[in-house]
Amino acid sequence: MIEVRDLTKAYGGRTVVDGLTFRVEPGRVTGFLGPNGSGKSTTLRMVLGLDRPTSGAALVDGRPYAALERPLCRVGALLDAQAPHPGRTAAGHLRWIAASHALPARRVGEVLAGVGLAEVAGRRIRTFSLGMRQRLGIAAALLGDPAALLLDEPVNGLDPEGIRWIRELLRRLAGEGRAVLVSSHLMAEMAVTADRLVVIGRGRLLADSSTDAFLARHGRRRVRVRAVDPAALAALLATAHPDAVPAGDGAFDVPDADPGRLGALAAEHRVVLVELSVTHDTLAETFMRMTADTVDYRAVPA
Ligand SMILES: Nc1ncnc2c1ncn2[C@@H]1O[C@H](COP(=O)(O)OP(=O)(O)OP(=O)(O)O)[C@@H](O)[C@H]1O
Repeated sequence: MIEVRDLTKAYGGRTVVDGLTFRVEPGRVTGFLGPNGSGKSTTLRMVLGLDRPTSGAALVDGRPYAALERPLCRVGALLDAQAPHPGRTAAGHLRWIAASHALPARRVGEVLAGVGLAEVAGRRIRTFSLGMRQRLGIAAALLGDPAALLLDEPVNGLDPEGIRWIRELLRRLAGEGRAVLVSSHLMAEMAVTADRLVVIGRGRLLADSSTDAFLARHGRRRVRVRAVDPAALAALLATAHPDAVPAGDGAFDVPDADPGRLGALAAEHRVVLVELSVTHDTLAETFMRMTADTVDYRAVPA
């Protein structure tokens, strides 16, 4: 299991990870979300012993990474798919990692087959597309058959088939009882892949809960209404629900309304409805609203 406790990192007096505490539980896919520059990669690097915490702890199975024997057999990671030497072959790259941990050479063939790269095992990495490099990085993470996996943006550069493959792979790895932490900016993908979410903004924890609880707690519910006579509906909502928002084509979205009451109100005023439906914020909408105050890099219209 992976655990960070009051984890803090400052670079030159600027705190980029600020008192983070969370766990990555076995048997679950935990999505690690935050705007650009919020400290996700720095956190992952500290878990992997690549950066030293200013204070607090990042632990794998209760110990710092540097204190683990054969760490690749405890935690596998994909941080940067571009890291492998481009002049090496896929199999050569993995053989080198396997040798560092006295892993049997047959593991190389097994993991390459598992990520769909068996046919290109002998090809140089410089000829690989980004998607193939991502698959190779995942193969390297799986080499030591670890109980925990940390994947930083693993779907970056993958086509829809590759994205679906990652989703199923992560679900399968969690189903085998592994602890899986995955960062991604693809919210629609996270919504269907992650059981739990850890959300950070400017290095601080904003949420740590199941995906369903996160959406129920932070997502908004809206009732969409549309009438035969849009002007009559607009007049009714102007007095009864001034927070209603036009949703195009004569429809309105009424935040946090009760559909039954809204239908009754329309009937009372003889406004004939042709639509009355409940919609919920998507994970992307909920995430953007929640992190709006913590976004460091925002484009301004030209
Ligand atoms: N070695 C370093 N020296 C100084 N500042 C750094 C260093 N590494 C990261 N930072 C800063 O720390 C902050 C957090 O960066 P980090 O890469 O962890 O964010 P992130 O959440 O992974 O972002 P993204 O989603 O863009 O990948 C950024 O402001 C970054 O500039």
